Amino acid sequence: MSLRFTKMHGLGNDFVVFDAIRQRVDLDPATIRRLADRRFGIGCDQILLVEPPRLAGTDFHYRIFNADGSEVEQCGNGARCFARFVRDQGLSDRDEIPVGTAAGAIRLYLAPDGQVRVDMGPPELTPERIPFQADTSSPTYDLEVAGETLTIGAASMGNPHAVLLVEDVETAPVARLGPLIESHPRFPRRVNVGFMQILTPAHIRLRVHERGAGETLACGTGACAAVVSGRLRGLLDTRARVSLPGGDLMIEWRGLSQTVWMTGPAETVFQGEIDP
Ligand SMILES: N[C@@H](CCC[C@H](N)C(=O)O)C(=O)O
Repeated sequence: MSLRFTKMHGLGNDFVVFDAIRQRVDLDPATIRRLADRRFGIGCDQILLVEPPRLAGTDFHYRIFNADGSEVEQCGNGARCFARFVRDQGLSDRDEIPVGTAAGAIRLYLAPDGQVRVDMGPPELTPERIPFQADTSSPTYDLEVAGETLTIGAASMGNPHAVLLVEDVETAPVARLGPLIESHPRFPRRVNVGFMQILTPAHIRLRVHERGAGETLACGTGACAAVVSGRLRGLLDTRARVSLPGGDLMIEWRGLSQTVWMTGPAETVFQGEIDP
């Protein structure tokens, strides 16, 4: 049985998107890993499924699977691609799209210049809800990793993130520490790991080792978590430009219990058909 798909990306964080409204899509973890494989499959960081709504007040549901086959709660770059996909495929003509995810409902806004602005909701900072093992919520935590004590920020944007401050993202130990922190026992559902360099209070550089995908060219929820962490440490303004290897996102967060806004591009690369 062949399935139609669209290859998309948000700043080089790439996706295979399936319309699961007009075709039946049933993918098991092994199939997801094969489709995501860059040599034996189509190749992507995440697979996105666009489904009929499940939550009241939403127009669609969208599901996210990492390249390792795991289903996850949230994906910021994927959310922007989702909005572009439903518009381009004629599934929605609305400029404001409420959508359900495993992490709850979010709202997407398609701007006339092609950028997508997303209300990602407030960050979750309570340790057990991130989830992260710690007694109380704090802007930073000590984390023992391979004999070193690292200082991390921890937050959930629907999905869990750890954020480290580094002098220079170019030389940051992303490949060495990323996988060790991803599977650290204090993060029971594993974690995405951001390495943040502060250039000015309104501009950071960021590299992200993603849970279940490895280092990607950009991570939307990682950019939101980095700005939240930088602001909780008193280092960033309300609005900051986040320069990732694949390009820039604008992130805005006014403070505790306020929503995090993310603005950035979403691109279609090609469409195809595959027998999974
Ligand atoms: N690339 C995404 C995040 C995708 C999910 C993440 N790897 C996880 O496991 O939580 C983004 O742009 O936010």
